[in-house]
Amino acid sequence: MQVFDYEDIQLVPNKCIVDSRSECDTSIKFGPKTFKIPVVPANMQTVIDENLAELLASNNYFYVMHRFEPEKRIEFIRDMEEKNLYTSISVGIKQEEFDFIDSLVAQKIVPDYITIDIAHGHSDRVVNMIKYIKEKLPDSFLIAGNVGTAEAVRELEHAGADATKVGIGPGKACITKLKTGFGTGGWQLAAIRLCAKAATKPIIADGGIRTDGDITKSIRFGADMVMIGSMLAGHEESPGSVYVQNGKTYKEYFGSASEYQKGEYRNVEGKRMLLPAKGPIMETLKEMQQDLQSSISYAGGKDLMSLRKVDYVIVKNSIYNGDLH
Ligand SMILES: NC(=O)C1=CN([C@@H]2O[C@H](COP(=O)(O)OP(=O)(O)OC[C@H]3O[C@@H](n4cnc5c(N)ncnc54)[C@H](OP(=O)(O)O)[C@@H]3O)[C@@H](O)[C@H]2O)C=CC1
Ligand SMILES: Nc1nc2c(ncn2[C@@H]2O[C@H](COP(=O)(O)O)[C@@H](O)[C@H]2O)c(=O)[nH]1
Repeated sequence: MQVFDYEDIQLVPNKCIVDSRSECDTSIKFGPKTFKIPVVPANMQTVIDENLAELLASNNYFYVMHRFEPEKRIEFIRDMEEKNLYTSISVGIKQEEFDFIDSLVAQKIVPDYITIDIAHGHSDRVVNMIKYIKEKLPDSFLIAGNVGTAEAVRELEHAGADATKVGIGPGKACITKLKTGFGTGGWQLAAIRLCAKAATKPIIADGGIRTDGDITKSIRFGADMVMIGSMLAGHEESPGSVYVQNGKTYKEYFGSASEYQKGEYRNVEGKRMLLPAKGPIMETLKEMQQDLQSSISYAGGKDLMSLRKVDYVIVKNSIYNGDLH
């Protein structure tokens, strides 16, 4: 198997066929809806909250609400529905989550999107939850993860998942590789390729995105959607405490398996960090869209799927020849 990561790859340009980058279409149909760009903020407590979810949904961006305040989920869905906005929530796999699915059914609530959010998604417990949700809420678009192998993608799809989420340990706040020796950290892009080749349904590339060009590379290697944590955290609208150190403002970003999230030091696989405070998230998303439009023009196409056809070369450590800062 060829092993590489984002910084090892460069895409080879094709002849441009547009007069302006504004002609390039970055939209993506994912599940029942079409979104402006193939990017979704990570379903982490320092990345997304109810207000940001509303902002994203009302501006045609995909979002996945996190699952760390489980008691607020039904109220959240009702609020979004009242505003005629689509609904997208996360669940776990413990017994109380099966009860939560039952309570949705009892109240006739059908979320548009449900994401099963588990560190090691290739397990019978996840398969059972997929089957349960598909039986009880067949009209919800069901995303399951996280996984890092072709076998896992096939098994979750076979159980009924409508999309799978790929990435074990490449995240910025992640320490899974260090704590366990496992994961796709260091070869996430190759793992996306491996999983996409096995997939018959959409996949989400999750974790390890450090530049806008990495979004393009994820699409090239088979992702339909790209989940981003650290690059979309730390904005004005981002949840997370603000800190001022030596006159500079920072916002916290912590892993969902960190002791800050868990409230205890048990099976910790995530850390906390302070990110320099950024401006409005809409500016960052707009820049991502413009960079994707440029990418499409370099690909010699007019839409996102033209990225899939471009050649690539493996250039070890190329980031040092083109770093942004
Ligand atoms: N994408 C990634 O690389 C990673 C993401 N995360 C994020 O951290 C959050 C917490 O995840 P998670 O711990 O799965 O959620 P939960 O705390 O809900 O745990 C899931 C359930 O699976 C059991 N389990 C058994 N083996 C494992 C295993 N190897 N990894 C995880 N659970 C296992 C757990 O039991 P018990 O706790 O008793 O073992 C628990 O009952 C999620 O948001 C997840 O996405 C965490 C690590 C990696
Ligand atoms: N191993 C861990 N992975 C985690 C944890 N919390 C979140 N995550 C994953 O990271 C991505 C975001 O990655 P980034 O590189 O864009 O910052 C997120 O979507 C999760 O899949 C954790 O505690 N441990």
